[in-house]
Amino acid sequence: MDTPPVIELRGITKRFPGVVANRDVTLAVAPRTVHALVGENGAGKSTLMKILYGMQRPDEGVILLGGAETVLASPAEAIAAGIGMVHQHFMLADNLTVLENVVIGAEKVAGIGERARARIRELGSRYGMRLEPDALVETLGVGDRQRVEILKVLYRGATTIILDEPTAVLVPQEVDELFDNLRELTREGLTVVFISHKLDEVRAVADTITVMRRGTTVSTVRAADVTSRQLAELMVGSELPTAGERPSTVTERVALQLDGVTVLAGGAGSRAIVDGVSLTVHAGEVLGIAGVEGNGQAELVDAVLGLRDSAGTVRMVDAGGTLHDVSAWSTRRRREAGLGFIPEDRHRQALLLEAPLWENRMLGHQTQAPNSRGVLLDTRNAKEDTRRIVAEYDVRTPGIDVTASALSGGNQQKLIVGREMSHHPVVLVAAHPTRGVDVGAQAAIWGHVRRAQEAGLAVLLISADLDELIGMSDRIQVVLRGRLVAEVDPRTVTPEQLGAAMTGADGPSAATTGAQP
Ligand SMILES: Nc1ncnc2c1ncn2[C@@H]1O[C@H](COP(=O)(O)OP(=O)(O)OP(=O)(O)O)[C@@H](O)[C@H]1O
Repeated sequence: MDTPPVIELRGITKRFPGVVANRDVTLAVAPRTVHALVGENGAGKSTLMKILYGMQRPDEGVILLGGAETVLASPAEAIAAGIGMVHQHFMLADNLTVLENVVIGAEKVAGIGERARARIRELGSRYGMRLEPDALVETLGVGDRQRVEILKVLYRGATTIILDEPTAVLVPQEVDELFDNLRELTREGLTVVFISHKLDEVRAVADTITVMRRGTTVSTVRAADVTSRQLAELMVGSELPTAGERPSTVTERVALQLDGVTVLAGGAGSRAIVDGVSLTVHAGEVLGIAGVEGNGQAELVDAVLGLRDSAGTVRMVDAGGTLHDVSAWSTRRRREAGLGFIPEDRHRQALLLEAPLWENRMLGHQTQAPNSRGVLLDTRNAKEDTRRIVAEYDVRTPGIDVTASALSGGNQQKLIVGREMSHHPVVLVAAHPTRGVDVGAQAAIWGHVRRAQEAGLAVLLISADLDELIGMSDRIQVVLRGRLVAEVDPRTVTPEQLGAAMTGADGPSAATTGAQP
């Protein structure tokens, strides 16, 4: 008889007010495998993983670990049972070392000194994740930081590791390295469960794939037996339309122009995080900015929005077609003139998590129709418009009175995109606009942006998803250490070439045409 699954879920049901997040879920994870979980936004993946990690209790059903029925009432109990979780948002202290980050909270494993250091080295070499225990986390790149998170989990004795969208923040080379690490873990006897929206990647690394739809597991397949398209169709439960070529909508009219924009780190004589950036986005154009996270993208976005002090000039067109120097304008004035904004950190910059959806619909646009009439808020109209956005952007929710915190991550994102697009921006600054969004919703969001582009919308697109950058952009510029260092043609560049340009690995390649002045 075969060894029992390391994890088996039987008949798991989890209800929230108005929603059944998990319905009679059955799942069996074989030991020493990489098992992927895919599904549309709101399909119930995160909820299921939270149940497995003891963060949430199921209303019905049982969990069996190694064949034995087990109750996981808290993450501590899950960890004790050998289950670890690596969250999408890293939870590391930048100003501490790798060692300190790993041992905090697990001092009893091997103290905080030499024994701990030796154990970290030992784990690192066994699983092919060499990290210098005394390196400061702030000096590490994204891929290494993720390895610290994985090491943290291994250090606590995990034999099954759950990863929530681990590749969302990685460039292709880092993705390959992560996948090597994951395979090494299974070779060494561990089991990996991971959630992802990137179906090509899922097929590349997983042994087994389980598809969730509307709260339940609808099918489990061997990765070698399916195409990405078949997976996507299993996710949505119907056939997908094929995407066609699109004609260019780029015009000659300047919509956004940056001239020598510089942002300093802070303090006298400090270094420039954004270093003399000049760029132009035309009406109808998407300018993509490619770069490894932390190369000044966030600060550049802040400068365009007027959210932090910057030198240089920002010019922006208004709805009437006049170009203004907006450098001295407040964020609100820029927004009212037609600047749309999809921020990188949706929880901090785009949502009031504990407020209902309709209030979130007004956020950032309180002074504009349909949210206000004269100086008064018009909540009736705002609510009605929220219902329209929910329908048009397929936000899966029981209603507009639930709080934003009750939506799945992807559905929160759809609401934000819907809100920003509803104000018919003339310039849209979009940072990772489809992060955490499933393939179907991603296509829908791109469709909305494209239609607006046809009407003249200019987009400054920052994205870590290279397929998205290449698919959406009319031009792509590469940012490295705060400077634009190369321009590539999205029609010819491959994700691998773009990834290499982003890390400055190989200088301008055949695909790059050099930085534009
Ligand atoms: N704390 C909560 N309160 C109320 N409803 C919730 C809560 N957490 C999740 N839900 C609901 O449960 C359903 C499943 O959400 P879940 O986050 O598990 O989906 P998901 O598949 O992980 O989605 P995504 O791909 O967007 O992250 C959604 O309808 C969501 O709105």
